[in-house]
Amino acid sequence: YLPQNRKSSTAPGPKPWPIIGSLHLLGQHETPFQAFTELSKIYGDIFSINLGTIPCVVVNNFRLIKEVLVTKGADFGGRPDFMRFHKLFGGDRNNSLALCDWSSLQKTRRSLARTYCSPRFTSLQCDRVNMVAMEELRIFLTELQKLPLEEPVDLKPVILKACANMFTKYMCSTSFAYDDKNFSQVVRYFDEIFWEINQGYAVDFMPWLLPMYTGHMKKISNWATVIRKFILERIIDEHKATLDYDGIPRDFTDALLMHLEEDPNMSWHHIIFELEDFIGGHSAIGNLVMVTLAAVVKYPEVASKMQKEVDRVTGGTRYPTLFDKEAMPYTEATIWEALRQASSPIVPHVATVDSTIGGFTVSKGSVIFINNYELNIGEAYWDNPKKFKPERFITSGQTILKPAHFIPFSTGKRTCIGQKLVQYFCFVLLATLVQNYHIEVPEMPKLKPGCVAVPPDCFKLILKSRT
Ligand code: HEM
Repeated sequence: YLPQNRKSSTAPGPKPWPIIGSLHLLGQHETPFQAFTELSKIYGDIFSINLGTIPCVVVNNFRLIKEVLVTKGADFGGRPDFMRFHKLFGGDRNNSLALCDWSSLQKTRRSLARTYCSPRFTSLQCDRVNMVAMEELRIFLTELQKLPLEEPVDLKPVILKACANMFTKYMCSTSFAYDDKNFSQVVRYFDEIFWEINQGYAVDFMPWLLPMYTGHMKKISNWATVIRKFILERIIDEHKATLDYDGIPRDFTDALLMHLEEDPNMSWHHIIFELEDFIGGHSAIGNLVMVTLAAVVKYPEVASKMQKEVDRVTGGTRYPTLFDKEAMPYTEATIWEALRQASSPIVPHVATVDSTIGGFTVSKGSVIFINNYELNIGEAYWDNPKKFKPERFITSGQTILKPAHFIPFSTGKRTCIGQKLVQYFCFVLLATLVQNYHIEVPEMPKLKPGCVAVPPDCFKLILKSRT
């Protein structure tokens, strides 16, 4: 490979094989990110790699990652052109907020979403998040009472429905019964999509394999079609009938519909997809709750500390609210620690112009992988990184402190828009669960490394009442 002093050339990397490039190297580990870390030991913190025929660059340290996401964010704002992404979003991945290339439309969509999807802790919207969550959690607890105690139960669908209802209540002022068949199906399909999006496939890099994936692609399209029909019929149509275009928007759906009237660049199509994208965010939260519960059952001392904290703050006389978050740093830190260990990948970026990273040339169209696995799990960044230790995020016994290199929601112009909702809803859900139940497992769950998703059919949990 090229020596480090040839800075104006492309970054060094493994010699690609014909057709598959270096894809075979990624298959040697549980996650491609572990393979990236191993390759960085040979080729350095930035290296080039061909996957299929697609030129890619992998950046492995925080300084280079910041250069891609922040300093040169404008050069690297694109997304890969994977066929699966098109299939999920009505044939065009630019319909999706997370998988589209950067554009002025994306800027508008992000700013429309900001008020509702990134509410500040002291804002009126945040009060609404709390109200919605409190209301839904009462229903959630009633649903849990229908499940048998002290035997393995499938908790994920119930948690996902609670999350889905919090989202639809908050964003669309509507919610659904847990036994509504269409709602249950849509929640399941959203979860299937979340799992799907978190997987990597050879066909992403070798589109000529597509004929072998025909059935899979059809299945993906069908999930998306069923979801779209539900959102149109059960949410938007009912909403439109009661919308006062001269009034103050009641929620995110109103704001989107009103914006459609004012902005000639926004189409009906854009509105539906934007709403669908954000409602779909509930799956990420439900999955993160499951990932955190997997840690809670594995480390009983963590569960017991969370329970002590919620009992102290609520005095055992009321349910926890979002505004208890500041007084419950251990519970919040447990969520951060679960996120760190899960190490959810950052969606790959794409160079939209010829540029450089760390002095190396990166040509337009190159896919940039951000190796955040190293940032989350690397010995260079954490003391005893394999240990599940929420305390690492708590300073002076009560304040949350996250190191700058910890960026589970990424950073820069394409940073996650839903991160506040994740923190708020996840906190109240977990605090309520541990307040009311001891949670155990029939068998220790094994989670996929480098992934915040658990499969739609996943590990069962055992609930034991605390009262
Ligand atoms: C476990 C929870 C979640 C995690 C770990 C997470 C993480 C991320 C990451 C790493 C990105 C990529 C940023 C980049 O490419 O630089 C992202 C993008 C995004 N996230 Fe999240 N996210 C979560 C939940 C949510 C939720 C609940 C929503 C919606 C309410 C949401 C909406 C978005 C959107 C719209 C983008 C695309 C932003 C853009 O490309 O301009 N996320 N998220």
